[in-house]
Amino acid sequence: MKKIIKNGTIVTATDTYFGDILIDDGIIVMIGVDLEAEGAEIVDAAGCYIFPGGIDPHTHLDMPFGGTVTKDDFESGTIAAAFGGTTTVIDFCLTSKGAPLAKAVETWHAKSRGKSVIDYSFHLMIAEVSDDVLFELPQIIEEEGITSLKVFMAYKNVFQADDGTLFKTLLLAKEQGALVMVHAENGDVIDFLIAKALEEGKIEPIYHALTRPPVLEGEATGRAADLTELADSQLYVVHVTCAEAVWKITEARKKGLRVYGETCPQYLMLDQSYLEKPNFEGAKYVWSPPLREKWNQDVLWDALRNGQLQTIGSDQCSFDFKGQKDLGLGDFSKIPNGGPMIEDRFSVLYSEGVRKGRISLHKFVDIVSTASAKLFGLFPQKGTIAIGSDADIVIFDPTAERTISAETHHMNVDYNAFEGLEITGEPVSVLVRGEFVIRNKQFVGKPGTGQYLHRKRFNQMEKLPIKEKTIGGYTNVGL
Ligand SMILES: NC(=O)NCCC(=O)O
Ligand SMILES: [Zn+2]
Ligand SMILES: [Zn+2]
Repeated sequence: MKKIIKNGTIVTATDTYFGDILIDDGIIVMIGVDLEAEGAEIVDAAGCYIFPGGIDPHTHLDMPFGGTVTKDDFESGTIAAAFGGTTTVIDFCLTSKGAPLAKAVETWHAKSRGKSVIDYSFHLMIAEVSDDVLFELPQIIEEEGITSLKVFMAYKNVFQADDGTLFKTLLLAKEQGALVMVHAENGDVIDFLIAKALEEGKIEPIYHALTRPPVLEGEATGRAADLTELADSQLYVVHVTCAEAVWKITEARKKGLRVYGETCPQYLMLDQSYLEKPNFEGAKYVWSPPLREKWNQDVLWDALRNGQLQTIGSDQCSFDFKGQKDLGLGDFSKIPNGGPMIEDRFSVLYSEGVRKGRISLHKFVDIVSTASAKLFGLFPQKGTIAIGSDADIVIFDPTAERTISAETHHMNVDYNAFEGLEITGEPVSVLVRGEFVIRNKQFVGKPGTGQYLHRKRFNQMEKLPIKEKTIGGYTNVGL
């Protein structure tokens, strides 16, 4: 069914203009003024911005972690994402040493199949680089279109890989055209500091932050960047929280290295003092790396504005306060790490970023959508509003006001880290490949309609052959 979105202001990472968008068969087939098409449904977007759908490059849905499993799965998590203006998520597929990669990927397909209401893809964790991995990985990259590999430099005895593994992954990624992602913290030293704190009877949530000081994030970030230089490869640092890490990324980028960074709304908005909330409420704010002293927030906003950090991920990893976070009562190291953020990522960035003059409207679109599409091999199918792109569209009312609350959010979790935050700007309707998933703030999607996305290899976008494609009678050149 054709649709024409009329009367809205189209905003991409580079342009703002008035125009109609004609959608046919899930694709944007024409952009212009006063468009008409027989039988097309007219969607009125008067007073609204029309943004490309958000791309969340960092989620953990239905993930076992810290002796429990995240509350949001691919159904509740992607419904919440859609309410928040996100139309694509890239989730982390966990692996373990000695187990076939293909089995891990199949486990993640089983978790998401029939459930997701928006499009999705996977990053693949690399726990070791064994002969089996060397044999299997090129096949997975080719067949599954998984072109980003995740190495954890922390979580000792759980996910942590050694420097040799990181270096070999960087070499493999260079050869295969993949992007290596790191959780950059010095896990060995953190492990020592945690044991020491517990020995000294320091058990409250605040010690989560105090045993993971920023210098250990900066150190690991710098180490990963140095290994990237040696391997002549490419690196993406997830959830950057502090000045020490931003400085290392900036230094690497000044050398011309292909080093990129992501931060998250929680690090831009919340600070270490939240971990000191009474009645164990600090546990709600336990992320790794931890929330930092407030002054780091300005450094992160500056880095986004200046392009030293490129993307915003939610790091969605939701655990209930009651029954999950409280596993850490009496021992902060047992508090499951992570929080709910998939729904609020987009609107909080608009409200706190654009409305408060910290970032431009174009920078907003770039960091919540376009840059991730480019880095993770989805552009221009996703991440922009252009002829030939998927019609993943957010009709956004920039004046709508609301207060964030667990009472009204759609995530399957009993608290919201932004409880009580008043924000301006909200998605009204959200379309994925031309179909409404959210219509007038109501969910109208269907679990299982989200499609798995095979992604292009890193930096291969410009090498794509120019194809001529005919869609519903409209010919587009350049996809
Ligand atoms: N960030 C966090 O605390 N939990 C999710 C796992 C990770 O990204 O490290
Ligand atoms: Zn992490
Ligand atoms: Zn994460």
